[in-house]
Amino acid sequence: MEQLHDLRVSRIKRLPSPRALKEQLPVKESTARTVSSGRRDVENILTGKDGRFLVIVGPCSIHDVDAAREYAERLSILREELKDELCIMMRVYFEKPRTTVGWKGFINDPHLDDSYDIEHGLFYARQLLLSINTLGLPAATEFLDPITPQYVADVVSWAAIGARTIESQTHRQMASGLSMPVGFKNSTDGRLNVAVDAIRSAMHPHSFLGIDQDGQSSVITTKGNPYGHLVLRGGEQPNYDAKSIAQAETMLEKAGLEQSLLVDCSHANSGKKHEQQLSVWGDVLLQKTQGNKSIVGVMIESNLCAGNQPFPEDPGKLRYGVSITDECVSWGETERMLREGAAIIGQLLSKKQQ
Ligand SMILES: O=C[C@H](O)[C@H](O)COP(=O)(O)O
Ligand SMILES: C=C(OP(=O)(O)O)C(=O)O
Repeated sequence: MEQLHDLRVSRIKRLPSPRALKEQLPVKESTARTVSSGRRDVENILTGKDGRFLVIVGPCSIHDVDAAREYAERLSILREELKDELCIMMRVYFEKPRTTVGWKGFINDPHLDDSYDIEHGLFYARQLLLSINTLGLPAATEFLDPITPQYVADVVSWAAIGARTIESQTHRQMASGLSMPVGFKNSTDGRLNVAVDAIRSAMHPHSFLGIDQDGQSSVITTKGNPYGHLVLRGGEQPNYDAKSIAQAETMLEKAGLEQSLLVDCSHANSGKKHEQQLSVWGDVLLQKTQGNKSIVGVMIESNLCAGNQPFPEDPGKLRYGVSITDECVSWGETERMLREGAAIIGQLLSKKQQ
């Protein structure tokens, strides 16, 4: 009989199950404490019980585990120094949604050579997440492929659904079962209503197809995620200014949702220019000093060194600590930004106490 299936599939390679990976790379008790307290901190910030400011900061994408570890070590020291004012977590993005085609991130192609060694991508990603949490630094990531969370979500404290997948039922269902708070980006063209719809959808229980810890296809039934929130990343226009924030607040209020949101200083809010992230950050801090209540945190794309570099023909020729996706602010700039932010938030917190 004529072949009817897999006409356009060239290969299927089995992967170890999530359980097998977790047995190789288990979570220690101290790591579990970092993950759980990171999640609780975000929940309390979103509900106003914790007045500190959430800062999700780190590389646009992870491509070099050594550089990511060095960054995490520096950030964990800054997190401790500024912990009374800021709740700092590291942006640890392993999956990249592309506008058309391009490198899809470290899990998909960890060797950056189109070998798509996903087995090792998952292994190194989990290993890196464990070592970041071991420093007492919680991790934040985007979940793009609906199977990935089964391998790594237990060591993630905050997750994003990105601008390109915000309307996808698959991602909304997945978010409804995730154990951490989930930030929903507005769409790439700037629509907020789709993110609000996503938050509402993910609040509900869903039943859908997925895999269990043994890799067996299963019906997954979720309880719903009460900690979905909006992340403003800009669209055709930036949307971090006071007028856009007020519009977002009205939309959240009308939908009966908590008026707590994050501002992404990067992406379309910065026109993907790293220097512009500083202006967004400055504007957000100004809005806070002027009494804004709804902005409870930010996302910043930052790396050891500023800017970005083209995706390499020869990975051996990469510049250390420089992004291979979007532009990032340098470590020095990051320190200045966060110290400035902590000083301002500190003043606001002490005024509140008086
Ligand atoms: O965050 C990174 C990029 O903005 C995102 O992955 C889209 O990238 P692209 O438009 O270069 O594909
Ligand atoms: C792709 C990203 O963001 P967005 O979905 O807002 O484009 C990202 O944060 O890496």
